[in-house]
Amino acid sequence: TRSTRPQRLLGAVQKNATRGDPGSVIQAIDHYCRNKEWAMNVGDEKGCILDSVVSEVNPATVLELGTYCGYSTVRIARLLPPHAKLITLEFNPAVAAIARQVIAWAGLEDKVQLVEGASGDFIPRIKEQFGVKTFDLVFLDHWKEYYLPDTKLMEECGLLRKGSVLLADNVVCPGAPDYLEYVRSSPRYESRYFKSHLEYTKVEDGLEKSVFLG
Ligand SMILES: C[C@H](C[C@H]1O[C@@H](n2cnc3c(N)ncnc32)[C@H](O)[C@@H]1O)NC(=O)c1cc(-c2ccc(F)cc2)cc(O)c1O
Ligand SMILES: [Mg+2]
Repeated sequence: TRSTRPQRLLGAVQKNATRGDPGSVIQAIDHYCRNKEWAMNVGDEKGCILDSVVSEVNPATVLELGTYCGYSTVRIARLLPPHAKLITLEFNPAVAAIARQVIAWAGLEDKVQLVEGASGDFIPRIKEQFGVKTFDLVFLDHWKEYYLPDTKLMEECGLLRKGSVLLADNVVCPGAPDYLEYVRSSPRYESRYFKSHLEYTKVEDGLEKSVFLG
């Protein structure tokens, strides 16, 4: 049977990237998606904005919602200080299996905990199951209509502290209008839009960075 897009993306990593070299994994995926077959990674343009926010926050604890093939997981984990932890949630088991191999190829498995399941089920259990008190940075990149309910859930579960940073992908395309309205109008967030483009295209998209004020 025909391979899947995530399987072909992993093949490009194994063929073109050097084991243990996260930069070469990122380059191999971007080259494949720009020249062979589009895939819904955050990509190189928005990826540079992601890198700058990760470097600025210098987080000890990171939560990523929506791993997909692990491209943004590798981008984030490669910048983390030694002992920092990244928990990434992926709903689709077949996709999670590919992401594990991409993360391993980059040599970052010690910094990353990939959990299979739906964010709505896991967020309430993260504290006791993973021993995390609060997250310094959350990268939202899962189903766009879940951004708002999951943000409210993280607030209710006490997973955010004064200064926690939420960074949301795709706030323009495919869009997360209810989430944008919430973080931009709530007195509990200081929000800023980083204009960019949908990965590997000229279509407008961007990242919304929202600091939780407590
Ligand atoms: C949603 C996906 C990313 C992954 O998220 C996992 N997921 C879902 N819901 C949950 C959960 N509740 N918990 C954990 N994981 C979860 C899933 O299985 C996908 O693997 N991302 C997108 O759909 C996405 C789409 C586009 C896009 C833009 C223009 C187009 F014309 C077509 C597509 C661009 C992007 O940049 C995306 O990010
Ligand atoms: Mg995305």
